[in-house]
Amino acid sequence: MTIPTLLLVGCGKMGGALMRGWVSSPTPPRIFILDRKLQDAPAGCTIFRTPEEITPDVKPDIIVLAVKPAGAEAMLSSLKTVLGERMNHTALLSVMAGKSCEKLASWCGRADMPVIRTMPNTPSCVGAGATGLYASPHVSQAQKDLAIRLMEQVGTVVSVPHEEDLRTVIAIAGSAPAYVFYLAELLEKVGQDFGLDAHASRALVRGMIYGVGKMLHELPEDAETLRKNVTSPNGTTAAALSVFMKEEHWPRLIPEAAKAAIKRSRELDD
Ligand SMILES: NC(=O)c1ccc[n+]([C@@H]2O[C@H](COP(=O)([O-])OP(=O)(O)OC[C@H]3O[C@@H](n4cnc5c(N)ncnc54)[C@H](O)[C@@H]3O)[C@@H](O)[C@H]2O)c1
Ligand code: PRO
Repeated sequence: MTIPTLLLVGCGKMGGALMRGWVSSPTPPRIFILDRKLQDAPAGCTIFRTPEEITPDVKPDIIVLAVKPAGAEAMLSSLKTVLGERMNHTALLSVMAGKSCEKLASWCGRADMPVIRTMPNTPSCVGAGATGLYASPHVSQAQKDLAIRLMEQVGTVVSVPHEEDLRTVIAIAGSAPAYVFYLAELLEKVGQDFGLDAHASRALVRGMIYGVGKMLHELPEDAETLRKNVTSPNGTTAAALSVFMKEEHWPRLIPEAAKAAIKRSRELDD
C-alpha cells in the first residue's frame, strides 16, 4: 500500500493529538505541518510556518484542517493561492466543530471539492480516539477509504450518514473527554478532601477510569450491565448512585450539557 501524504494545517491541541497518534502508529503517513507556533515536530515531519513557505514538492493526498473555525476561510484562501493546481488532486479533511462541507468547498474555490468532515477527540494522541466521519458527495470511494484508514490509525471511526449527525458526535465524543476529565478532577479532589494524599488519589482515580474504559472497550456487556455488576443491593454504590440518578441530576444534566454543545456547534457554523 502506498504511504499517503498529509498536509496538517494547525498542529495545536487536536492537530497535535492526531500527529502524535499517527507518528506512533505502525504505518505512519508522510506528514507536512503548517503551524505558525509549533516549535518541534517528530523526525520525518516538515514544519512550515506560513502557507507561502510550503515547498513545490508538497503534493498532499489529504489536507487535514485543524485550525479554529473562525480562521478557516482565510487559511483555505491562502492555501488555494499557494497550492494552485495541487488543490485539484487533494481532498480536504476538516476536524473543525463548525463550518459545513459546502462552505469549506466554496472557500477552496471549487464547489466540487471533495470534503470530509470529521469530529475526532484528543485520546487520538494515544491511539484511542473516537471519530465521527461524514464524506460529502464529491468524495470518491478511494478518498473516503483513505480518510477512514487514517482516522482508524488513531482509534475508532464511525461513519455517519448525515452531516448534521456530526453535532451529536461533538456532544457525545468530541467534547466528551472533557466531561470525563472533569469527573476525574472532582473525584481526585474528593479523595484528597476526605484524607488521601494527592498521589494516592490521582493513582486510584486514573487507574479506575482506565479500567472502566478498558472494560467498555473489550467486554461484550452493555454499560448498564457493567454498572449493575458494581451495584450490590443496598450497598455503597447504590447509595452513591441514588444521588447521581435523581431525575434532576445526571438524567437531566447530561442531555442538557449535550444540547449546549450542539447549540454552540450551530453558532460556530455561522
Ligand atoms: N481540542 C479538541 O479537543 C478538539 C476536538 C475535536 C475537534 N477540534 C477542532 O480542532 C480545531 C483546532 O482546535 P484546537 O483545540 O486544536 O485549537 P488550537 O488553538 O490548540 O490549535 C490551532 C493551531 O492552529 C495554528 N494556526 C491557527 N491559525 C494559523 C495560521 N493562520 N497559520 C498557521 N498556523 C495557524 C495555531 O498555531 C495552533 O497551533 C478546532 O476547529 C476545533 O473545533 C478540537
Ligand atoms: N473541542 C472543540 C470545542 O470545544 C470541539 C470539540 C472539542 O469547540
